Amino acid sequence: ATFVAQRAAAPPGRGPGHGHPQSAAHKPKLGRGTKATSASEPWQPYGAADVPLAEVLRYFLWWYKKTRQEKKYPFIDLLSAVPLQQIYGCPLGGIGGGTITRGWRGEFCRWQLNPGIYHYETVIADQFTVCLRRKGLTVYQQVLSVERPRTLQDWNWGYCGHYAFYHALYPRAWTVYELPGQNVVLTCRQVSPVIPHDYQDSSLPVGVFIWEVENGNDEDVEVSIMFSLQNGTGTKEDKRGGHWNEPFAFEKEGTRVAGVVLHHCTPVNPFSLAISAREKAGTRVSHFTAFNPTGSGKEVWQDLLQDGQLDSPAGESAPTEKGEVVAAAVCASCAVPARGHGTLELALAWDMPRVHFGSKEKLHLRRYTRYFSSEGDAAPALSHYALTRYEEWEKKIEEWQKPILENSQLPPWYKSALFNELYFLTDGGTIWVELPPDCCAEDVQGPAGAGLSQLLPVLREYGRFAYLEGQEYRMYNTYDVHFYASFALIMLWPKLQISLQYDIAVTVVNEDVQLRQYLMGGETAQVKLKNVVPHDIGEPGDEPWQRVNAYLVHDTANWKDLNLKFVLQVYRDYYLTQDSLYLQDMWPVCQAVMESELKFDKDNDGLIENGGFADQTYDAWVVTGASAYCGGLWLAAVCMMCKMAEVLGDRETMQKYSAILQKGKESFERLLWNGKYYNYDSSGNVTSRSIMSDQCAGQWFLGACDLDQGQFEVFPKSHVASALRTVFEKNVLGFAGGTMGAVNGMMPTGAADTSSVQSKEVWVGVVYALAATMIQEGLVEEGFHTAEGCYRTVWEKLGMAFQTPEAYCEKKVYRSLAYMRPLSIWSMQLALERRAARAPAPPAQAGAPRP
Ligand SMILES: C[C@H](CCC(=O)O)[C@H]1CC[C@H]2[C@@H]3CC[C@@H]4C[C@H](O[C@@H]5O[C@H](CO)[C@@H](O)[C@H](O)[C@H]5O)CC[C@]4(C)[C@H]3CC[C@]12C
Repeated sequence: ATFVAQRAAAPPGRGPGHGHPQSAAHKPKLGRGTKATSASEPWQPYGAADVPLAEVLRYFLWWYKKTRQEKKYPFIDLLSAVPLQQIYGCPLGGIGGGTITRGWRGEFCRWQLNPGIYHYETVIADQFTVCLRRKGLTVYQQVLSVERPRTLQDWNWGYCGHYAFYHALYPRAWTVYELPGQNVVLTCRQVSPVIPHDYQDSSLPVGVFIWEVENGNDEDVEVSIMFSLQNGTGTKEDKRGGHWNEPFAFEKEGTRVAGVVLHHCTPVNPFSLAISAREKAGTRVSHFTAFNPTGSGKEVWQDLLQDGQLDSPAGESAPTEKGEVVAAAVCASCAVPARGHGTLELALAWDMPRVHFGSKEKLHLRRYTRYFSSEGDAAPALSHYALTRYEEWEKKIEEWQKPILENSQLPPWYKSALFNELYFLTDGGTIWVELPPDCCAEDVQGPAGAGLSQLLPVLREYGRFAYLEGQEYRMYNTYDVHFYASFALIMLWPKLQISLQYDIAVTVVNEDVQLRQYLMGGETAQVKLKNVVPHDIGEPGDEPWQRVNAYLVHDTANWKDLNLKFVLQVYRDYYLTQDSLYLQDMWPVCQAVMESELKFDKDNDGLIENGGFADQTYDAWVVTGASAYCGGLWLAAVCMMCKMAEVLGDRETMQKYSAILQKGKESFERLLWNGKYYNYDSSGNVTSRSIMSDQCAGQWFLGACDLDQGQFEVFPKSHVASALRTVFEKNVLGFAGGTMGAVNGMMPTGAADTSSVQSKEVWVGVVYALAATMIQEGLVEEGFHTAEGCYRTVWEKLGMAFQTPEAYCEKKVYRSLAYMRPLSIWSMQLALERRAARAPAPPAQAGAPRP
């Protein structure tokens, strides 16, 4: 252990420029995981058992019909939550082409090739194996895995985890192996093409593994790295028969890449995988086309042992029989001089260019087919591209991350959180597809015709993007939650946020007249009304974009936050991008949804009222009358309507909303301000005075758009500061010893608000948004303290790396692993950048150049 600790003190990347401050990374030792359980405190997912029987009945009946009769995936499966496994590391792959997650122990363990559908299975044959040879003899051959499986028993398993260390800083990860007794150090650097503002390479379904070898001996050593992979993802489909493998070599612009393509021939969404390595002077690439991964593995092991290379037969393998599984291996070898250094470059590509969702109605072409073949034969070209471009990708990743990593004023945990939480943009069941070339305006706009001038140009140029609310909550672009997460998109891939907004705008003007029963309360209503923002754009088990509102817990036409969140995002996006055409296009849509929202101001006091049910993102927390959350969002949206009207020169609308704002501000203060903070709601119920951690959500967006002072001040600055201080004192410091972030609701007495499932939860994404608001308001230390609690709880205490949940309670219960909302941490970064830009330049030192 001490040895590993010593190794941890050194930067893991040995090649120039590829190290990173290890303190910023997520870094467990192999073989020793963080534990979320202790004898007294097992952590459990929130599930059907947590809901009173009377309440869960309607859900159960719906679930039974869906899963047992229709044989479909439910959008949320409360009866079989994904079990918590504290194993995940940095996922592989760019945006929207599918993802393959590796664990921090190196295993290939989480698969999302069919869009939005996850399969959690470690495929044991998927491994890296090292072979060392000295003076023509193999002296060491080891699978770089701590496992000791029942299959492939002729392989040398059980690598001692104390001799390895894992670091992750998304989209890269490093594993350092100090080969025991060999005086050789291997560092595997895993790189995925996730590059801000890049809309081409960021779409590629590839990952590269760069193996740096350091030979600490006084004699040369020959090093081989073998990469073995099963044909499939560990599902029963792997045994369906008809799969086959073929070796390939792809040469272009003087670089040759060789490997094996594994053809996975399923009736729906067939795909191929490719394992490969780059040939160069001194590096030899060999392969093993097909072996049985359920057997002893002797043939492969012995082949490698013999000379550090694989046999490399020509020709394809026979298709598998039903019940048979097949795997392949590729091997890269080089000689590393005494006290010298060598590099081997391997890659994994997967190619599922044409996809169907569950309904199988429409064929979708993934974004990367714009640059590579859509015929299912692109894996060799993708491999070549990845192996010849990764250096460029890394340069761009470093340029992007460096200023943040090198900022000594930022704590290391924040750097890890900021970059590592980004995993969800790719590993959120993400799909990025092309608009079909023959697609006409009618196809995209729906029957109502949205009249958006830039709709087709934007979607044609940047495609359509969707990501799930959570790996367990299978709804695409859940809008009340995306509101929080959207900061990551607008700051890093703004065109994807713009494209997503166009998709939402189209759905606003359209309707779905079908009737259905809702789970909460059991009322029947239309699926989608005109002029309201949908909850989501559909589910992967059906036909997203085509049929929206997969969520049927509530009729969200009556939700108070969705329309407002559209307006707030439109102005925020415009403010950050200065895209006037976007603003012009969105303006009529904003007017329509605000008009529709006005009906919720029943008493005409300039402020909307909640309806006495859970009619907003806290969908199990009832709100009645004026409320801090929705009332605050409303005033912020009204303020932004005024600002947009001003920019667009629409005097009439400007006057209309200015008048509402005046009235509404007065009502908000009168009905909700209690001298210290804004009350949860104005109902006068027992929990009316609950202190809601998210009470300043409107101010959060206003501040992010610099609309929080002077003529645009909506909430008095002193009230905002007092509310945030109260939240910090009560919801943060007064909860779990101040170490777990902010509880959603706290009673002024100092006891958590247990009136609903969600008031007693901590929502990680809300906490990051709250921290951003605190930073915007100058409560910087408080902001960092608040956010740190969540990071430490999720990534360190609960071992939920790369699966940050939506929520956890103080004890025992968490909810919805791998969730969208925590991407809101990027709003902290925006707030920090704003502060830095506003800060006066430090006084110049004598002789030092002025910045
Ligand atoms: C069906 C039950 C009530 C029946 C009745 O009253 O007759 C429901 C009671 C509690 C519900 C569960 C509450 C937690 C989950 C909420 C989730 O919604 C998504 O979550 C986000 C909040 O975390 C929200 O912002 C987002 O918009 C939503 O998509 C849906 C699953 C729940 C487990 C939910 C399921 C129904 C109840 C059991």
